[in-house]
Amino acid sequence: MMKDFEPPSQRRDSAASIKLQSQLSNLTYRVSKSRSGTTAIPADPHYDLVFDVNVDGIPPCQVQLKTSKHTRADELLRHVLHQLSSSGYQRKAVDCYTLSEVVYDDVGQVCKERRLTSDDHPAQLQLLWPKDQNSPGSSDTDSSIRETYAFRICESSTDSLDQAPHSPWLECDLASYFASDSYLHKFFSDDNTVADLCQLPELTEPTILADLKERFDEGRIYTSAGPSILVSINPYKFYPLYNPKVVSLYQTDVHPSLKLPPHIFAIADTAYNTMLRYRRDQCVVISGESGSGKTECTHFILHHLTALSHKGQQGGKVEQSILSAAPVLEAFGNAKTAHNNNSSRFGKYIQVFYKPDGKVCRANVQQYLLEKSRIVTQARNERNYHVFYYMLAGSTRRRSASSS
Ligand SMILES: Nc1ncnc2c1ncn2[C@@H]1O[C@H](COP(=O)(O)OP(=O)(O)OP(=O)(O)O)[C@@H](O)[C@H]1O
Repeated sequence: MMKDFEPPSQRRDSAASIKLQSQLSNLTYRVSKSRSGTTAIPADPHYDLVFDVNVDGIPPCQVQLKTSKHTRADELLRHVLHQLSSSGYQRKAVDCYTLSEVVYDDVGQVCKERRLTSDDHPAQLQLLWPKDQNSPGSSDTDSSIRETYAFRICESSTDSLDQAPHSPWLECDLASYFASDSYLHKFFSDDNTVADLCQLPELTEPTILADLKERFDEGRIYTSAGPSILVSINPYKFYPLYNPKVVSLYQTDVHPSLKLPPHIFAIADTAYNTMLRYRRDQCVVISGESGSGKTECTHFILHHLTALSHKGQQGGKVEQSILSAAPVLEAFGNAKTAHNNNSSRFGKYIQVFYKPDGKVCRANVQQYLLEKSRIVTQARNERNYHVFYYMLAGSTRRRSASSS
């Protein structure tokens, strides 16, 4: 495997060094190995990647290695595992591990996660990360969100929460299941607020707003209004509400009797299952003012629809393509405005098509009403479409790489 990883011309001189930095004990290990052929540095190793490793048997640590832009995720996973086993770790088969691109919030919780497929190129993905990870997406200081992007390697068995729904005790004590996470524990516990506005004893604007506020103050950003309407309030900070554990819970075909709090995943789940049951098209309309969270909601819905489609298995190419299309579309149609650093300046009509067995087969995106005037003029403190800045960033990087 590693022979493919490195051309013979480079193999002879290569010496790989990894740094396992224990995040818990703050100890740093260095392991060097030369000429073995198995710990080779890849060709064109211009890119430094750091992998957070969270596996049984060793403390959480980081493995750092130089790699090429064209090295695939599966090759890198093997390489990191090899480095770990060189330092005494008893590794399992490579299928027992997952390599993901994750986003940590300001308290170190994973707030977004995407499992990489073998066709992904981590070095290229890293180029898309915000440059200054302490103030992502922009140089603004008004954003309260602090995100850190990283690659993470976990054991599938411990990290994959696809196992979780089948635990028999899960259904009887959901809050205890999340005991280790104070936010999720609270989210899945009972409280005094009303989760469905239709159940309010008195239905007036003040009572609705009071209930929404009380729930929001407790981190419950979703409230339903009947079975098919969801009110979502943008928290402008990430809650760990979208991780695989939660994805796996909001699947009614797996847990038909589970009573779950309102969530954007529940909307996707209802649409999916109603489509399958009645064989009729379903539609989700997302509306709100600029910056209210429509784009994020769209991502969460698409993410959940594809998760439902592949039922806990590794997503296929179609699912990956659907999810990967968003950053490209946003590059050409989103821009920083006074209200939103990633404001969609066009309307989107997204259609996801399914086969009779419930698997996604294709998707179609129609755009309308693109704000074309932004290309030539922007209001004060606003920007042009992201793509222009990406191109400039890319050209700068190439020049500095060649000059070094
Ligand atoms: N559920 C959420 N949790 C945490 N942060 C969120 C959530 N939804 C939105 N945000 C934050 O709010 C910002 C604005 O959200 P988003 O871009 O989805 O708004 P929008 O309604 O699509 O705006 P526009 O109409 O301008 O395109 C996001 O970049 C994100 O930082």
